[in-house]
Amino acid sequence: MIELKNISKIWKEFQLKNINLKLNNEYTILLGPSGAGKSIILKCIAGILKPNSGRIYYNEEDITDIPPEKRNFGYVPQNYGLFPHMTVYKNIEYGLKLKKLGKLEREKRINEISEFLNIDKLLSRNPTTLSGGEQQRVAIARALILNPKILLLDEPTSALDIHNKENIINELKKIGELLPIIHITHDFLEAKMLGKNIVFISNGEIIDYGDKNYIFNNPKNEKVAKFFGYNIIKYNGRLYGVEPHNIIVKKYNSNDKYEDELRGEIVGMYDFGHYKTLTILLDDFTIKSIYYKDDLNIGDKVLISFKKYVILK
Ligand SMILES: Nc1ncnc2c1ncn2[C@@H]1O[C@H](COP(=O)(O)OP(=O)(O)OP(=O)(O)O)[C@@H](O)[C@H]1O
Repeated sequence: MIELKNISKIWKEFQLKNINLKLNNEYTILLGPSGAGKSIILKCIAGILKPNSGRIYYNEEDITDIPPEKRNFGYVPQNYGLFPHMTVYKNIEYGLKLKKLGKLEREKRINEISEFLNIDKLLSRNPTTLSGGEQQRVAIARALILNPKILLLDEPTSALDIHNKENIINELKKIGELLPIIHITHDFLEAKMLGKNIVFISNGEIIDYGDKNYIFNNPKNEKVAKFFGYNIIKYNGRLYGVEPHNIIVKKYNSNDKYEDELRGEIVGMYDFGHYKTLTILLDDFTIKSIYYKDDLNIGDKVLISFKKYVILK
């Protein structure tokens, strides 16, 4: 549905060059480190930024020169962009008034959306008195009330604590069933939970794009693997990527043979109740693993093998 053809946006210090991307209607995550160019791409899609060159299409229609308000895409910026001097009700109502909807219709739609997003008790409050999670939901309501064709979200969970983050993630899952969403994050766990498709962006370039199961199981290079939480392990002249849950750890006994296994020492341990994360020193680098038993301590020597891995080099 959205297609970017040869999009470039260039400032002196930063260049987004020749971006080509075809996004379908499924939940899409723009993922990548800070400063990669994710927000610029989203703003170009929203129409807030104009690319220096290239064209943008929606369902094959060229929308490059169509102003944001005529695209009918819901855009929620990183800082939510709520009007601080208006109540929540008036914030949500604003776009409907511009569309000249009658008072009764406005009221009906605001009531519906605020129930759906669980903000019906907040309608008379001022945005400055709301928590981050509440402000986020109001910002989403303000975008959704206009029945957008797509919802564009710039780091919707970045300012939230874990509890609020989980709530918003569940709500976004619900909304994602109703309309296409393009969502920016640099949190790969959030990407894993929500995305169907992942676009991985770094230094103004698209490094990888595809179904999340493929993208997360086949990191393109060492940098991407690190970003996805893989351990990077040098062994026998090769470079392996191994996810923490795919590292098998067992206690080393001096009469153990360990031809195919690596030997290491536990230098850190964090107990999460039903599992632990271990930091293990191997030669001159450390790796992380997940461990479910209670028989290991810091300082123990261990043998390491891999349940599943990718070869990076
Ligand atoms: N108006 C501007 N003028 C000059 N440089 C800009 C402008 N807007 C963005 N940039 C630069 O473009 C680069 C990419 O910015 P962008 O906001 O797209 O990154 P991002 O991937 O969304 O990062 P984050 O996750 O930190 O929000 C940054 O180096 C930023 O400083």
